[in-house]
Amino acid sequence: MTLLRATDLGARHGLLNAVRGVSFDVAEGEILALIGANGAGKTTLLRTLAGAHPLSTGTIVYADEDLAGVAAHDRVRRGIALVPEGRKLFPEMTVEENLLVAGHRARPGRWNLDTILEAFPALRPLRGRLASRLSGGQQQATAIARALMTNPRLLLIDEVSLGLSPKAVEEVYANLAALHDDDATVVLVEQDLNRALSTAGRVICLLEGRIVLDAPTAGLTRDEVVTAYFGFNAARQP
Ligand SMILES: Nc1ncnc2c1ncn2[C@@H]1O[C@H](COP(=O)(O)OP(=O)(O)OP(=O)(O)O)[C@@H](O)[C@H]1O
Repeated sequence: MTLLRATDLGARHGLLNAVRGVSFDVAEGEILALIGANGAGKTTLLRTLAGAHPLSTGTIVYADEDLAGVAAHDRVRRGIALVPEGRKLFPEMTVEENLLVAGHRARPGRWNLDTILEAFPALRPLRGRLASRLSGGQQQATAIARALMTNPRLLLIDEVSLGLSPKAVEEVYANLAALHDDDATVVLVEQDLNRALSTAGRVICLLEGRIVLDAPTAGLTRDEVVTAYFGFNAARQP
């Protein structure tokens, strides 16, 4: 079943068209990776889905409802949660407080403080720690956990592994694998191509704001991905 349909999306930063004529579907239960070079428009696109950045063109239909005019906080209530670039935790609140604040906007569902701490056991001993005192990996785990507290149907995660140690990346992806087993629908932005291809069932590559590749990851060669990513066939350059 299609959970989200984006049609002809455009988004601007002033005069710059950061997202241009982008159309794609997200099926319920799928993990979709958004890839592309720096500045390709991934963050802007994710933010338009969450309602954190305005559309200049196009429509987003989610769960059979047009999201035009639906504010970001109302999208959270409808089940769209964003883990933003830079995580944006409340630094002077504890891990637990960061989670509970998000819980105020929660839809009914299986996620609450107890089930979250079961799913993210590494957070349990950190409950009372200020977010500003967490490592990058701990912050990312808290940010994902905070999004889950809203019981999302669609989880949007920006820059999953950026700035994390290899061990922290392993932990964050183990959490994502557990979510997938739980039938969550996830759109993630990932700079690490190998990670993106091994985690997601489908990949969309953006180049200068446009989709240049939208394909299932199974059967996709690294060459095809790299060609889309850079906009030319690197292997064939002199
Ligand atoms: N706040 C802003 N003001 C002006 N231009 C912006 C702003 N944010 C992004 N841009 C520009 O919009 C384009 C798309 O940026 P965006 O952050 O969406 O890309 P991205 O693919 O997520 O890149 P990165 O991987 O570097 O985060 C880039 O050219 C960027 O310079």
